[in-house]
Formats: sequence, structure tokens, C-alpha cells
Amino acid sequence: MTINFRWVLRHLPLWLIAALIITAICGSLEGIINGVVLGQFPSLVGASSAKLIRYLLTSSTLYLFTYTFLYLCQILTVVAIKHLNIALKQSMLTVSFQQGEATSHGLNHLTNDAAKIETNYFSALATLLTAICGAVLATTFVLSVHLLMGTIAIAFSALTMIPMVFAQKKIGKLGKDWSQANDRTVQTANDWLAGRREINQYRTEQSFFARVTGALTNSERRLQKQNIFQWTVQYGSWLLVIAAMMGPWAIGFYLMQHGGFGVSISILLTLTLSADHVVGSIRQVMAVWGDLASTKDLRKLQAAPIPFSQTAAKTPTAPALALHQASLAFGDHQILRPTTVTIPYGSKVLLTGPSGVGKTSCLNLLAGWQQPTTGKVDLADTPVQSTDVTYVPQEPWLFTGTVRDNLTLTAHYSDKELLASLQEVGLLTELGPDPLSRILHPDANDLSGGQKQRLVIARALLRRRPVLLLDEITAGLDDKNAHAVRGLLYRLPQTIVESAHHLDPALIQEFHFQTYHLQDQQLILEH
Ligand SMILES: Nc1ncnc2c1ncn2[C@@H]1O[C@H](COP(=O)(O)OP(=O)(O)OP(=O)(O)O)[C@@H](O)[C@H]1O
Repeated sequence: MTINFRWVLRHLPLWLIAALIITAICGSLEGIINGVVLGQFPSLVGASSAKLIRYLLTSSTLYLFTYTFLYLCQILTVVAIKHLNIALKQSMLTVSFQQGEATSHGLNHLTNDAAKIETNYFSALATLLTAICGAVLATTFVLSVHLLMGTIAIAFSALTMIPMVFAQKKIGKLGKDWSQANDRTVQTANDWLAGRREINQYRTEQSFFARVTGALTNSERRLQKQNIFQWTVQYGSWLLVIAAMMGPWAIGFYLMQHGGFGVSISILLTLTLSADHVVGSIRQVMAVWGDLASTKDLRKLQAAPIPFSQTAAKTPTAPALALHQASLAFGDHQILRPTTVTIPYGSKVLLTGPSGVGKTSCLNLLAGWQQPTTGKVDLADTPVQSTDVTYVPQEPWLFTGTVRDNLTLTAHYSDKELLASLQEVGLLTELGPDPLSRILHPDANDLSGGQKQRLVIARALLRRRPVLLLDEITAGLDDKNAHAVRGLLYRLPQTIVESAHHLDPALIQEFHFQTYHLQDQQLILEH
């Protein structure tokens, strides 16, 4: 999806577009008013006081009129940019989420790219509107003063567009280079802050700081390169402005000397004054064109946002989970060869295998989070979706908010249900006197790793979905808690597929677990 002019029009209310056009036209009359007002000077020589006062009042009213509209146009532009920024950031957030983009990339789009699009595209479009209005009005005036000389002046003005026509592609590419360098800066800054402890304990502050600074310098250098190139193109346009002024004068002088087409020095004077507004507006258009071009690649989002589904598909009761000739590979790294396995509802399955063999990837496949390379993964004969199952990850994620917020995730559950789920995972007494209202900060260590894990399990228990996928959930728990949490989960009637290095043999036997060992890209049934 591309953020372009059509997108902008679609995201602005009609009244705002109309008001912007009207105020831009009325606010661009300065050039003409200058011509009209200053053009009357010769007739004021020896005029009466009354005429001079009338002249002053009329001139003031005309300037007041156009500046007031210019002000209103700026205010409406601010309103329009607010609308567009909200829509842009909503789209960026949605696309990053739906495309599974890395957090640092998503944040880079939302901050740096969005800021650049605001300045160099949205604001630039507003400037373009006023510049075009100014150019059109000044052109009309110039042509009405003298058709031939006006046409010549405008034709020469058009020359100033040439550098930008040739440079816009390169400016766009430089803009993209800058964004990629920025991405790297955000990534290294993220490492610097999130990896603070490792960096400190291994005394590598200097080299890590050098990495961040290097990335920062690189992105600033790229921005500088882009800006210098843009100004160089601008300089080329300015040089052509000289031709745009001297050319019509030369022709005008020639016609004056040979007495052609009624060209006089006063016509040339008026034309130069007003044509300067044509050239000035076109020069502004050119500068803005460079800004617009610099965002060309940034405005291409990875995809169009898809509206969020309101309701999860209804999952049938007691569904079987099945791999049908399902395989998985990341590029040429094969994780699972075509495999057919059926896991009847209520089964308890253990997935084992050496580190890095692909257990988490297989769980992601069963969760519908990862699409198989070939074959399919079904739940009750329809492709499994992430909303059909509950996946409890190795590293739990808590959201900023209260324990209640973290359990409900905005769904409706009674306090009784929430407290019961905390009780089930042994957290009820550990979280203080009013556990549901306790505020959590995802980045702070106000809960231990095991407590976080149990809170996420409580969140999963509330949902009672037919399949529970557990990925190393006991990594942060002591033996007693691990045994208790597993005992609780295994007693549930749902299907459970668990990937774990540390097993609980007694429970595995008690709940009749089937063990699949992942080795050589094959799932081998052991029991
Ligand atoms: N999205 C991905 N793109 C490319 N490669 C991936 C992706 N996800 C996982 N891999 C690779 O697949 C391999 C298996 O990773 P996976 O996390 O599934 O292993 P694992 O058996 O769960 O490991 P561990 O027991 O250490 O957690 C790794 O080499 C990993 O780098």
C-alpha cells in the first residue's frame, strides 16, 4: 500500500478539503495585490488627501483579507495533518503487527518515518496547494497584462523545473537509504538499552557505545547526503531562475527597440514584479517536489492493513489436531519433512529433541502462527488458526497495566473467575492484598520470572480453548511450582502439546503422555 495523493484525499473530510482550497486561493492573492496596489503609485502623484486616505484604507483591507485567509489556511493545514498523521500511524501500527515485523522496525516506522512523511509529504502537499494557487493566480494576472510577454515569461519560468525532473528518482532512493540507516540506529540503541546488564558485566560499554554512535553517525550522514543533494538540485533550479528573468527581459528589450507588440518599459516592470510571483511559486513547487520525492519509498507500506476480525471463529468441541503431509523449512533450512500425525482431542503430547532442532517452530506450526511449507495443519478438518489454541510461550509477555488487565486483555471476566485463575496457579496470596489491582510494568522486575509465567498460564486457563501449547513453561519455576502448575494443566480435559527439556517423569506416566522426538527433521513416536 502506498501513501499517495489519493490516500490523502480519502482520509480527509470533504468540508476540510473544500475549506483548504478556498482559503488557499484567497490566501495566495498577495502577488496580485502587490501588483494592483503598487501599480497605482504613479496615479497618486499630487492626489487629494481624501484619495490618499481611500487608497490606504482599500490597500489595508485587501492585505488584511489575504493574510487572514493565509492564517486560516495554516490552521486548517494543522487540522488536516492531525487527521493524516492519525490515519498514517494507525496503518503503520496495523501493518507492522499483521506482517510480524520486528519491534525496532515497527517503532522506526512509527517515529522516524512518520515524522519525515509528516514534514516532507503532508506539510509539503499543503505548501504545494498554496504555491499552485499562487502560481495560477499570478499567471492569470501576468497574461492579462500582456499576453505575448506574459507567455514568454511563464515559458522561461518552466525551465526551473528541469533539475528536479531528473533528480527526483535519486532523491527518493536517498530517502530510503536514510530510513534503512535509521532502522540500524534504532536496533543498536535497543541493544544498548535492553542489553545494559550484559554490556556492563562484560565491560563492553566502549565498543557497544561505538556501535550505537557509528550507526547514529551513519544515519545522520545519509540524511546530510540527501539534504545536500536536494539543495544542489535546488541550486540548479535557482541558476535557471536567472535565465527565467533575463530571457523575457532580453526579448522585451528587443521588441521595445523595434517597436513590436506594444511592449513598454512599464509593462516590463509590471510583468517582472508579477512574474516574480509566478517564478517564486514555481520555485516553491520545485522545492516541495524534492521533499515529496524524498519520501517516495518511505510511503510504501509492506501491505494494506486488514480490518481486525471482531469475533473468533467458533471452534468445535473436542476437535482433533492433525498434520497432513505438513513440512516446514526456513529457506533451505529444513525443520520438518512431510509428516502426517493426528492428535485426538484430550491427548497429552510431549515434544522433545535437542536444542535448536525445531520444537518451538513445530509448536508455532500447530498454533497456526507459522504456515507449513507444504501440506496443512488442521483442527477439526479446518486449517488451524491462532485464535483456536492457547499458546504459552517460553518468555511470557506482560502488558503495562494491572494484573486484571493482564488477565482479561480487555475481554469480560468476573472478579470471581479472575481470582479463581490466580488461585489455580498459586498467585492469589503472592500478589499482595488486592492482587487484581496490582500494577505491572513489563520492563521492570516487579514479578519474578516464575510469577510472570504463572500469570500468563492463569491468562491461558481463563480461555479454556481446546488445545494448549506449552513451550518450556517451567523454565522459570522451581521444582515444587513446576510440579504444581503441570499437575494443574495436565488435569484439564484439553489437548496439551508441551515442549520441554526438563520433564516430570511421574506426571508423564500418570497422564499417559505420548512422546514425539524431533530428530533428523522427523517426528518419531517413542511411547
Ligand atoms: N522465523 C524463522 N526464520 C528463520 N529461521 C528460523 C525461524 N524460526 C526459527 N528458525 C530457526 O529454526 C531452528 C529451530 O529453532 P527452534 O526455536 O524451533 O528450535 P528449538 O528446538 O525450539 O530450540 P530450543 O530447544 O533451544 O528452544 C533454529 O535454527 C532457528 O534459527
